[in-house]
Amino acid sequence: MAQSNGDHSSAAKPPPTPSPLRFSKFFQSNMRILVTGGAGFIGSHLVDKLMENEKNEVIVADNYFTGSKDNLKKWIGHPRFELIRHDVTEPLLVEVDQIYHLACPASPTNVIGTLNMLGLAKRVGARILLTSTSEVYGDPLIHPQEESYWGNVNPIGVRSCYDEGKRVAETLMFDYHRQHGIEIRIARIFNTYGPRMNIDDGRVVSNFIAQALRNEPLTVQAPGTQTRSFCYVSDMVDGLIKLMEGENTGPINIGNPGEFTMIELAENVKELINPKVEIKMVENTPDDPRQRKPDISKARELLKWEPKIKLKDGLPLMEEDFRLRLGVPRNN
Ligand SMILES: NC(=O)c1ccc[n+]([C@@H]2O[C@H](COP(=O)([O-])OP(=O)(O)OC[C@H]3O[C@@H](n4cnc5c(N)ncnc54)[C@H](O)[C@@H]3O)[C@@H](O)[C@H]2O)c1
Ligand SMILES: O=C(O)[C@H]1O[C@H](OP(=O)(O)OP(=O)(O)OC[C@H]2O[C@@H](n3ccc(=O)[nH]c3=O)[C@H](O)[C@@H]2O)[C@H](O)[C@@H](O)[C@@H]1O
Repeated sequence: MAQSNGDHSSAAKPPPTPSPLRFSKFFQSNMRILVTGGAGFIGSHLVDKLMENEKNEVIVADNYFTGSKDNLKKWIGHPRFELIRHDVTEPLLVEVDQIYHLACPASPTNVIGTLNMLGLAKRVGARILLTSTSEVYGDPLIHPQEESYWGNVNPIGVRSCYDEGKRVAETLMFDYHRQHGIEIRIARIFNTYGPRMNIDDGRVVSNFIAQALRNEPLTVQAPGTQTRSFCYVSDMVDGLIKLMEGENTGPINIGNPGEFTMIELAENVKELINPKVEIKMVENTPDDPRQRKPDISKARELLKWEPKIKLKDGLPLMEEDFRLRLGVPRNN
């Protein structure tokens, strides 16, 4: 059954007041920021943005499971930057003021890694932001999805390890907030695309662009009428930073409400990159959400944030990066 009643995130009773010592850190000249998963796609763009501020010191913890040092090469050796090879399923002890917790493959890491990062936040009094996902809404029965919707997730399906892992991660964040007064922020990220995406990890935008450049058929998974809303990575990073810096715990949807069917996306990519390429219908995986579009009223109102880059403007920026990495120059 679909629920879209009230805001369940804020309990009637306010959480305990955090230690007054936490304010002392804001008088220091530097903000020490930990980014877990900072060698990945969104994480490395976030690091680029955070490093632009000379008052920030950035520590990345990543086990390079899907990320790469290459994404951070311009910062390696910089005095305000540190890169640690670390698996977040193991505890980490570092002195920081903020934690952007992105590290996560589609596995139980969500739970153990989040627990460890919450332990760290509690120990050092840091504010922690979790990159949750629109997958917490599962195959949604309301459209567009607003944050008060509890979702429609199959707990034993092939995707549920990821979806339920993130749902538990959100639960842990709120439990630590209520019980220990930890300052938390939860972003529900909707499909994000842009330069540095893994070329072969199977996500739809990277698949279609790589296929078009390699002159291979664009594989639309049936029925092709399922929808997604695609957010360009620089918009995403701006939203995450606004959430971290603001006063709202969330969860807040961060995504671009422009909604496309997979057939429309394939046609867009074909027209942009390779008008001769074929579009082929292939089998889908079970439990694929049929529709997905964020209601971003909360982000607009509370964060004064909305995405700026439309899909038709973002795709060419990603095309450039993929051409370089795949070695397919424009005049071919
Ligand atoms: N890209 C999207 O469309 C999207 C949508 C919703 C949510 N998210 C969330 O945003 C975050 C970043 O996603 P991304 O697209 O940049 O993915 P990514 O795979 O590029 O980045 C994840 C990073 O985490 C690292 N990592 C994985 N397991 C780790 C572990 N145990 N210890 C330390 N590091 C580990 C990887 O090496 C990688 O660098 C993830 O939490 C993901 O669930 C992404
Ligand atoms: O934004 C999110 O919350 C989630 O988005 C994605 O999950 P999903 O939406 O399924 O993204 P894709 O795997 O890129 O698939 C999107 C759609 O494209 C379709 N698709 C995928 C690949 C392909 O080659 N062809 C194709 O038609 C899929 O069937 C699906 O309907 C990511 O994989 C998750 O990490 C993330 O949390």
